[in-house]
Amino acid sequence: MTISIWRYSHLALAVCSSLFLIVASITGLILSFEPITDATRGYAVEDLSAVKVSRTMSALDEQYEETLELEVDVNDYVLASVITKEGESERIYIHPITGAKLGYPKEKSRLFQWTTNLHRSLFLKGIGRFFVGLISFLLCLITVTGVFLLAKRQGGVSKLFTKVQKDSFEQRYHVVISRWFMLPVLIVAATGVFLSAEKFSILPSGNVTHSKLIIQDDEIPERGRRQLALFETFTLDNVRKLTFPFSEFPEDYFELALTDKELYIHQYTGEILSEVPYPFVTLAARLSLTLHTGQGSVLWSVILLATCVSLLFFMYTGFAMALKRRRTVKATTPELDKDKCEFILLVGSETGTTNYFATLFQNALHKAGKRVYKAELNQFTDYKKAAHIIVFTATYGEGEAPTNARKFREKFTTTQSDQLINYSVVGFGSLVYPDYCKFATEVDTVFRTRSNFTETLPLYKINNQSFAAFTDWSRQWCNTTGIQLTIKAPKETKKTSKKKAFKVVHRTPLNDDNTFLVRLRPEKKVKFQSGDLLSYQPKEDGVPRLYSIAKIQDDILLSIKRHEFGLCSNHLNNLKHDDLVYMGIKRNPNFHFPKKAKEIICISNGTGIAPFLGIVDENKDYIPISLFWGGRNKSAFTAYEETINQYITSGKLAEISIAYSQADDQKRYVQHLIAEQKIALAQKLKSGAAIMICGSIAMQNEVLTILEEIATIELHSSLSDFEHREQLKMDCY
Ligand SMILES: Cc1cc2nc3c(=O)[nH]c(=O)nc-3n(C[C@H](O)[C@H](O)[C@H](O)COP(=O)(O)O)c2cc1C
Repeated sequence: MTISIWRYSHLALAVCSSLFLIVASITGLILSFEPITDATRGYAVEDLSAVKVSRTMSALDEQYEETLELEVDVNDYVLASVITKEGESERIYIHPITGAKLGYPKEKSRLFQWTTNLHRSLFLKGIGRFFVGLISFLLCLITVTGVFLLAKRQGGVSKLFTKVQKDSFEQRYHVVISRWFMLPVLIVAATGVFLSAEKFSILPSGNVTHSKLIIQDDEIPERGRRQLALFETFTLDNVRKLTFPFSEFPEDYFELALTDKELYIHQYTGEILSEVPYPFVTLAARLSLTLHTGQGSVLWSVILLATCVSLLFFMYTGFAMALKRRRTVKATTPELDKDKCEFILLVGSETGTTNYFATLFQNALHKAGKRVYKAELNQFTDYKKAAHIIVFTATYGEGEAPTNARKFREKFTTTQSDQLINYSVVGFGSLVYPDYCKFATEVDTVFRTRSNFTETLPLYKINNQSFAAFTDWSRQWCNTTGIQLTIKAPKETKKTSKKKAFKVVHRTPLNDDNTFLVRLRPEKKVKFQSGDLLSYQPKEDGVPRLYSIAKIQDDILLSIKRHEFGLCSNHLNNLKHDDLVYMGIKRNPNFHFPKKAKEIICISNGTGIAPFLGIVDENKDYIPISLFWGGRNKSAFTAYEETINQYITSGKLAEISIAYSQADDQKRYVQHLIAEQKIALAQKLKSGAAIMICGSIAMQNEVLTILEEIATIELHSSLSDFEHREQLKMDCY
């Protein structure tokens, strides 16, 4: 079954049951406090597995005139119905060894009574109970479809708990939290169904029937005392209820309800007159009630409470995702006549993000005065005036097409046209999956089969919806076609801490390659790590720029490239010693020091070296760190040289390999260094090394291509395996 069918079923079921589920979750959340308050009343004074029933019975005989009933509740509180020496009839909590009165059972509070009624039957009695049962059943189905979606997303059941692909907050945490709560939700739902089915007598009867008893009078001992020897064989933890004989006549007997069976016991001889085990339905109903309500276990009640909160969270995030998807996918509606447009954008998108990027490109083309037609890949046909076709497509399942691109190959084969068209394919995928951008690769191959199609740019793959990679591709496309476009950056949504004051304590002069280092000292204590991001927002345009941080002895070290018209880089370049700047810090936990790694390989170019200076500085355990760096020429390295030499001398940095792209004696890039060390890198990866990449997207893509080769050819695995094992960390721009 395709992923979209699972997704639609999951959503449709959630929509149908949402209102009821909201009520059930909120009331469930309130009710989960009931067992917690009950369990904290403190009447469980003894370990009941060490208290024989006979002992409690003797204690009761001494303390009270008569005992009618003894009960052990889910909280291990012992309750007795007694007649006191003063002739009062009481139902009390007792000490199981002394028989002393501990307190009186409390009536269920009005709030819990009211909430229970709403939770069980929505105040609609039988019909309400039926609906609640039905909703519980739907919740079971929602959970099952959810587990399928989760398994598909993570690349199989065995990978359920591996790394989650980077995504929006709603999508990411819907996945992350569902992994922990799928089992509790399924338990709550299934037990809800069971309890409803039991109420409607759909299940076989759970009543216990004893055969008729014939008790002979001559069994009364002369002393006329009750025989308690048998009760020495039972401890209180196995007892649910003991009903004392109604009278002293031998035809009245003890009724002992244990956890698994019910016994009738002769009150004088101690003989077991009848023994009936509880049927499975009774035991299952009891377990269902315990699991559904959390009675008797504070820990489980807390889990149930969290489960109710998680259900509300799933509803919020699920609907937020569905709405977002509707908004973004709907945008594929064609605006113009397909046969009048020169630019055709074709989209393969399941959850809308690829379409969002395509729309950004469409808007930029519109702004540049071009006629653009955007459609789904499934709608591929001939386009009379087309000069450029640009495909933006995601990959799903195991390297399959998104639903709106499944028919593309067939449509392409049946559409005949000799028109000369330039094409370009942009693949959106994630390195978490073994078949990284596989469908985009297939689309690219399909275009290659026709001689009238000419490639504008080679297939471009974008990992994790990286906007930086998308702008890099757009820049390349604009350079090749000569069409100048301005792509509007999306608003930064990720959280940045409040702006803090930093003082400039050091800065290097501007280097030949227009780069410089600034060292900033926080005015007040600020928490950050190397690899986090510093956000600087110039007043002029209010658009924050992010810089990767090196943490050096509680200071922040930034490496900045000054761009001629760059607002931010020029502001920072104008900073002088002791100046104050106000900046925010954004946590970037995916790019922190990989503590579990046996070895670290840092690959960078240009100012991308910055976080690695901090990471090496943090290397207190002297883990072997190899640094690869690519720069323009020797003078570009001068700003870092002294620090790097110190690290090598101290042993914090094992080695550095440098490639210069514009030196007289060599014209090499950092990817060339990586290619030369394929075998050594393969060995290092195999023995648990982590690779970190920071720098330009173009460099990242080149390095990834080589790493993919290393993974497949040398190690017979895939990059996704390294992603899952957190051996690959990237922060490129
Ligand atoms: C269930 C699932 C399966 C995926 N399978 C792959 C895959 O095999 N290869 C890949 O590169 N990306 C895969 N991805 C990642 C998506 O292609 C990527 O997140 C893409 O940006 C989603 O675009 P969309 O929002 O337009 O659908 C998968 C994502 C999900 C949720």
